[in-house]
Amino acid sequence: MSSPATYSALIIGSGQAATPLALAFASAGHKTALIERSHIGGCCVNEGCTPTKTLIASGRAAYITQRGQDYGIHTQSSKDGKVEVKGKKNEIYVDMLKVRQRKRDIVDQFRSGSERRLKAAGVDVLMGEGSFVDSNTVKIKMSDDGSEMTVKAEKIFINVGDRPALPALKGVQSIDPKIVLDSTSIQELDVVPEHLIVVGGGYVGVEFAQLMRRLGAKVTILQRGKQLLPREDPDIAVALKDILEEDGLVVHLQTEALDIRPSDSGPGFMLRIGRGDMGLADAIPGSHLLYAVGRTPNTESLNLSKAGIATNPRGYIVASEFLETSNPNVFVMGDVKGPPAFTHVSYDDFRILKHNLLPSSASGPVAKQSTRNRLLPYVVYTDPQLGHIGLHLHEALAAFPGHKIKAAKMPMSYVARALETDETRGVMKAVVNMDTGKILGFTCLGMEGGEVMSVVQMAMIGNVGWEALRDAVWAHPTLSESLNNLWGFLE
Ligand SMILES: Cc1cc2nc3c(=O)[nH]c(=O)nc-3n(C[C@H](O)[C@H](O)[C@H](O)COP(=O)(O)OP(=O)(O)OC[C@H]3O[C@@H](n4cnc5c(N)ncnc54)[C@H](O)[C@@H]3O)c2cc1C
Ligand SMILES: NC(=O)c1ccc[n+]([C@@H]2O[C@H](COP(=O)([O-])OP(=O)(O)OC[C@H]3O[C@@H](n4cnc5c(N)ncnc54)[C@H](O)[C@@H]3O)[C@@H](O)[C@H]2O)c1
Repeated sequence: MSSPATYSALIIGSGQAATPLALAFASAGHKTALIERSHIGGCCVNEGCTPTKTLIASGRAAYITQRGQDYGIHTQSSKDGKVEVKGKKNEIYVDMLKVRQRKRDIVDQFRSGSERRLKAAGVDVLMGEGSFVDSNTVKIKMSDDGSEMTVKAEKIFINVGDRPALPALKGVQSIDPKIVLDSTSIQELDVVPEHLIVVGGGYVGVEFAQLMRRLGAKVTILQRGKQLLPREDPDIAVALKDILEEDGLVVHLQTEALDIRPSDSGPGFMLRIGRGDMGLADAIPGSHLLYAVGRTPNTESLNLSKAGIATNPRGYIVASEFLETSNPNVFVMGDVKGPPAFTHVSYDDFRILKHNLLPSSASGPVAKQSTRNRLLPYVVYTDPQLGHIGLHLHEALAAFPGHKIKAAKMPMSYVARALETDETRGVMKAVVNMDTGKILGFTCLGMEGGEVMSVVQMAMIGNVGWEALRDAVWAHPTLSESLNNLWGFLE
């Protein structure tokens, strides 16, 4: 039997750090391989960010078309002999096959781009499921024919991500599996659900709930906690809930799905829900159920114990601030080391490892970089978006006891650009340490909230205080010019 191939760098899982890291090792002259069991590009490209934001663009097109009359624009069918009435909706027809095909095409484009780059760089792409045999040996069950091969490596990087968590729901076995969905399968629907019930009011829940509502579904969100998006300050979560309710979604807080049974009258189901706050149980009919209750790490098939790699009680790999595992030859990147689970976190993990393990010869001795004190933004792609950077008010108050912490909150209806565009829903909120002048955090639930947040993020990166933003000359009428006036609301 021939001895296993030996690599300098072996990456398991084609997550968001994997492709750039493989390219970096290969272009530095290291023999490099990447193992992937499903598809190149991982969750973000195939079933996460890329497809969802593509679908959400269709949802936005539906929304704006419906709102056309607010801007004096009619569809031919709504125009016939009628006067323009603000708030009256244009009729729309949604072609789900086209919506889905547009999503599939963009995913294919992104995925094939990654595949091409890996091939061109000479990375060995091994399509199959990897699992550890010992501390530096990995067995691969090949996806095409189920055969096995074994490879060895000096350094191994784990970037296997996570997958939708599926909570136990009594009675679910009696329901047609085609109408019990997760964040992946919902994207392959070829019809708009009649009544989608979303279990979970986090990122996945709110994004899909609003999307499906815009495409024409009746939508109900069941959220176990006291608010949507539990990490947000309560006032921001309430503002988002108000927006979703204005769009016609039904939101039940402190509510859990108890059990499910097939409908007595045709397709669909009856879901019994329990309301924590009132101790009440109720049953609601639905056509489709979406689980959006968090993620489960893809660690159980990796045989991590064979390589001496420790996990925490939830199955996530324990990582040091330098992304080391308990095996000195093995490093970890992305969601599989635990939240926060974002593409930009995974990509930054790549940056740190490249810096620490592949220093450029010109830079001399390198100070190791770490994950400590990373300034991490995120954007929830509801419409309007919710962009956030730094600390929330409740976190700032806890982090700086004895300091004068203030918050400035301004409705988007005070922003000229938002008024001109008739997109005034939402609010922006900054958290400031008045003792130092530093901006500690910023949230924009508003039109292009992610882009406005990024402007403040830039200020925070550069250590630019709130007064400098107040006194800057911003172009009129940009959304960012609101950073002149926001600070007048500090209290
Ligand atoms: C619906 C949805 C929307 C999202 N939207 C956003 C967004 O807008 N912005 C954002 O920043 N983040 C978003 N995320 C989160 C983002 O997708 C992840 O944080 C990101 O993909 C980082 O993942 P990763 O690098 O850890 O690996 P992943 O992208 O999860 O990739 C891991 C890969 O490893 C493979 N794998 C697993 N086990 C093995 C094994 N044993 N052998 C070989 N291969 C294996 C998997 O098949 C997969 O391809 C979204 C997530 C979801 C579910
Ligand atoms: N725009 C983005 O950046 C984006 C979009 C989608 C997903 N993501 C990433 O993917 C991760 C996973 O998203 P997610 O929404 O699945 O998880 P999440 O952890 O963000 O939210 C899950 C929500 O479900 C609730 N919940 C849990 N069990 C429940 C139950 N039995 N009944 C009712 N509610 C229940 C929780 O209280 C929580 O609010 C996110 O945390 C995020 O990191 C990011």
